[in-house]
Amino acid sequence: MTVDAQPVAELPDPRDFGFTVVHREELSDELLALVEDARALNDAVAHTDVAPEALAQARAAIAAATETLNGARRPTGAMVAGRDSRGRPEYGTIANIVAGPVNPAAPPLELAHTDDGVRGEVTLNGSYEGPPGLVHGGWVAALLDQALGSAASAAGMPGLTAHLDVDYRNPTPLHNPLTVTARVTGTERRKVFVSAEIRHNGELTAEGTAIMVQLMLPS
Ligand SMILES: CCCCC/C=C\C/C=C\C/C=C\C/C=C\CCCC(=O)SCCNC(=O)CCNC(=O)[C@H](O)C(C)(C)COP(=O)(O)OP(=O)(O)OC[C@H]1O[C@@H](n2cnc3c(N)ncnc32)[C@H](O)[C@@H]1OP(=O)(O)O
Repeated sequence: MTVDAQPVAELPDPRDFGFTVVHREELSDELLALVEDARALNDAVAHTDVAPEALAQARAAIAAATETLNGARRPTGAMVAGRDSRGRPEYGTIANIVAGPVNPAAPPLELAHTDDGVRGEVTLNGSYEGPPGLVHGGWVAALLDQALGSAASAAGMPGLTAHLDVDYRNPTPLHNPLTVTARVTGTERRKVFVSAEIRHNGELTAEGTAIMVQLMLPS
C-alpha cells in the first residue's frame, strides 16, 4: 500500500507515544537564565587564556555545578510543547542540539511560522567556529536541517530527514545575525520536499534542500 504525505489537522500528542512533555511556560526563568549562562561559558572555555590556577578554580566551580544539576534529570527524548503563531500545538525535543530551549549547545534557532514556511533569526557565538571567524560548515548544515524539518512539521507533515543537500554560497559569519527560512516545495507519497536558505545582511550564505519522510504514526 502506498501512503501519501498528507498534512495532519493537529500534530499527535507525544504523550500518547510515551514521551515526557514539558510545556514551554513551565520552564523556569532560573533554568532559562542558567542555559544562557552556560552558552556564555562554552564560548568562554573555547577562548580562555587564563593561568592554570584560574583554570583549576573554574574547574572546581563547574564540577560542583554539574553535581548539583545531575541531582534530578529529565529523560532523553523529553519534548517541549508550545503554540505556533496560529495557536496550534507544536512540539520539539527539549534538548534539540539546534533549537532546544534548554540545551546550552544550541544557539538556539527559534523559528516562527510565515505565510509559506518558517523563519528565524540567530547569532552564533565563537563556539561554533570552523574557518577563522566563520561558522563551521557542519553547523550551517545543522541550521538548514532543523529549518527544513520544522517547515515540514509546520505544514502538518512531521518527518525525518532522509536526504540533505547543502550548497555553501558565501562564508557564514560568527557573531552576526543570520536569517534562516524554509518552506515545503512539494510532496510525493510520504516524501516531503523542502528548501531552506541562510542569509546575512540579505546576502545568501547557504541553501539546502531535503527529502523528509513523513512519520507513520499508529492511529
Ligand atoms: C513518535 C511521536 C512523536 C510525535 C511527533 C509530534 C510532532 C513532531 C515533532 C517534532 C518533529 C519536528 C521537527 C523536527 C525538526 C528537526 C529535526 C531535524 C531533522 C533530523 O535531524 S532527522 C534525523 C536524521 N534522520 C534520520 O535519522 C533518518 C534515518 N532514516 C530512517 O529512519 C529511514 O530511512 C526513513 C524514516 C527516512 C525512511 O524509512 P521508511 O522505511 O519509513 O521509508 P522508505 O524507506 O520506504 O522510504 C519512503 C520514501 O522515501 C524515499 N527515501 C528514503 N530514503 C531516501 C534517501 N536517503 N534519499 C532519497 N529518497 C529516500 C524512498 O525511496 C521512498 O520513496 P518512494 O515513495 O518514492 O518509494
